[in-house]
Amino acid sequence: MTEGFPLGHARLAVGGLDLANPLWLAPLAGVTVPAVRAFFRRLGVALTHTEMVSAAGIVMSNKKTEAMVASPDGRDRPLVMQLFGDDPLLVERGARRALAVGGFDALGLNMACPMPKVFRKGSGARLLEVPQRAREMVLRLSDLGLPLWVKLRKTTALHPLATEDFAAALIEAGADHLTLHGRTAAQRYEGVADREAVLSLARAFPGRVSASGDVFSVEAIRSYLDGGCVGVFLARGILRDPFLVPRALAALGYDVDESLLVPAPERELDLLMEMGRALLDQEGERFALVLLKRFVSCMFKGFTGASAFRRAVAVEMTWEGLSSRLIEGRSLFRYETLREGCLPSGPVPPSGARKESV
Ligand SMILES: Cc1cc2nc3c(=O)[nH]c(=O)nc-3n(C[C@H](O)[C@H](O)[C@H](O)COP(=O)(O)O)c2cc1C
Repeated sequence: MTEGFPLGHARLAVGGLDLANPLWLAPLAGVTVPAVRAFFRRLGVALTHTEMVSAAGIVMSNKKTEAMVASPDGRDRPLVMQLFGDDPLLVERGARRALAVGGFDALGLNMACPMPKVFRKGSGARLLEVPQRAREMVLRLSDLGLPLWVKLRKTTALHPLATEDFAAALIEAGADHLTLHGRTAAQRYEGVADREAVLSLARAFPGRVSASGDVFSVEAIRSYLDGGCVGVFLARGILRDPFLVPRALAALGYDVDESLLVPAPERELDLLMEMGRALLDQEGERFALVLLKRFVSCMFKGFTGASAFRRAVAVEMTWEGLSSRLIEGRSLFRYETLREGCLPSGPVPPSGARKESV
């Protein structure tokens, strides 16, 4: 019987790391570059991940891959560097090389990716089919002196081991922490994530398991934590609604900067602008535009003028144009319409928490 996640709990000792809260930015290929990690740190996540990094790429001293394991911002810690690969020795060599060139606090190992270019080559969720090889990978990485975090998916009747037995083998081999995405590899990102499968694993290995899958609301976060998970990986939910982070932290009883809780497009645009400048600087104009448009396309829902604003941003092809739109946006929105699901009915309060049922 779980007692529920303690409200306002201070710090957490999880998987060999000291963490300020249980909300963590998931590894997201093509997204979790340093500027995006810094953005979500500002919003309150206690842990970030790199994108998944190819062990083969880093062994070959591929410059792009090496850049992925560096942490240019000393405030972006604790950071998990997630590796993927098919061969235990290669993954170990990749980890050793990453340790030599990077700055991070834990090694992550991907046993969850279902995408063909990873899966077909024997990496990611393919490792669920070969428990011995997965175990050997964990044995090798757990010897390198940093905590080891493994992310996996649910297994099926076609796999050699049930999810819980596979997890037990990884823990026995030295994994410090496991995150279960409650979907099978065949599901990719479709269908509903199996919350009960995640909670069942959390009950089997208390203090060792965090959750991933369909984290789109404070309610989903609460149910994973109340059910025994030690943390929650935030992924598509915070790409759609980054301010879910401070809302959830406030609901869990953590201190949150009040200005992040009030629906304030000016503040949100300022933070986007800050991230945009860093993206431009670190990743180049093309990447900065793609990512900022992706965020803007989902934000500001419920505010008068939001649709026209999003359309105007979508057609900008240069940083100059897009940044001008963001600056204009600061005086564009009015609070006439309430944000769906975020605020109580009635007049919009001048300040105070954005409410969401928990
Ligand atoms: C764009 C994108 C990139 C992702 N990249 C990775 C990755 O590099 N490594 C990984 O373990 N999972 C990756 N994932 C999976 C997420 O970390 C997460 O487990 C998944 O999205 C389920 O959570 P959600 O349903 O709340 O989005 C990715 C997901 C998305 C949408």
